Amino acid sequence: MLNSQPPLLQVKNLTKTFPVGKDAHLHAVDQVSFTLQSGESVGLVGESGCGKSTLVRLITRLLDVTAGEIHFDDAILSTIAVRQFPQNPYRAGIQLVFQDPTDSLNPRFTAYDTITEPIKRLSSVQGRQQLQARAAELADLVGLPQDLLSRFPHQLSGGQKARVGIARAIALNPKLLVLDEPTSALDVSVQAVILHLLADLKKRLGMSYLFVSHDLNVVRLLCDRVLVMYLGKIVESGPVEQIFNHPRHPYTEALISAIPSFTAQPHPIPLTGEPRSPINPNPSVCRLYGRCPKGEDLCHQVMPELTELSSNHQAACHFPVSSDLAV
Ligand SMILES: Nc1ncnc2c1ncn2[C@@H]1O[C@H](COP(=O)(O)OP(=O)(O)OP(=O)(O)O)[C@@H](O)[C@H]1O
Repeated sequence: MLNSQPPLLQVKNLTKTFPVGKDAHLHAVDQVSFTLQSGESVGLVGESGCGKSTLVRLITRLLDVTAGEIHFDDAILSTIAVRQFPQNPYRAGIQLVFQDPTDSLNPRFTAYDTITEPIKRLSSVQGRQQLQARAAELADLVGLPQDLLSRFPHQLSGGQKARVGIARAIALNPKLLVLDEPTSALDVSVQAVILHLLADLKKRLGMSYLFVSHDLNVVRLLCDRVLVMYLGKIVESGPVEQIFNHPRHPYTEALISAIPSFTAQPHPIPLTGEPRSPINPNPSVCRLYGRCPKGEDLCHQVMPELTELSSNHQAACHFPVSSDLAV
């Protein structure tokens, strides 16, 4: 049914070269074509240096294209100059969550300033009261306690900074969220919490994701389809389970065989199902993670982050779980 609709994003023969030395060019992105449907999550995987970040920067218009086209919604983005894109109305529809939440936040901006900056620039929500109400709503959505909105980045934990970055990205209700290895700079315990948050947000807000990662297991958890990139080209694409169980390209096989103790079983902490309700009455015990049958170590690692964010813990316990794990 999804495929009967025009794609939300269509990339056609997209190419980016960088000059390297005299008369030589590196093809960082080489004739890449793919589509992404509305509501779909597509994973982009590949080894370091294969061109993932360059492709992301082209699609989010942080980098001018050498050749090819980027269609988004009913617009052709590739013809819009990079310096003009921040003021373009389509800028609101496509947002980026950066790799490192520390690097991507302005150290002189409070969490409130960061979250409201795109709203002030690109939406009709203006005026102090309206902005405060929207910032509070966004903080709740990403599980950031509202009393942290007045803090600067150096006063926030890694997980809290990641939440601020995500709140900024969803502030304008984008149709497409591009996530460039959004958890790779975080501790493994916080990674799990943020991945669950992203899965929950996608379900609640109906956004599409282009999710870049070198971690195939993460892509498997969050995505419907996978694009495998190698030396600037998409060498294989398809539904997640097909790619994992029947890889055709030797590079895809190599990527899968490199996953430590990979099995074709579903992940022990499913990311689907109905949100938990009501709120966990006992904030000292995360019952979701406590009941995870195979994630005992992970569960205990996640606890400090959850207890640190006491009101946040309640939001955390709304993470979707499958009925067999619900308590
Ligand atoms: N501004 C630039 N000038 C020259 N070469 C560049 C530039 N940006 C990227 N490259 C080169 O383009 C290729 C692709 O880089 P890119 O950062 O897109 O890879 P990646 O897959 O995102 O890697 P990683 O996973 O390590 O972030 C690399 O060989 C890189 O050195």
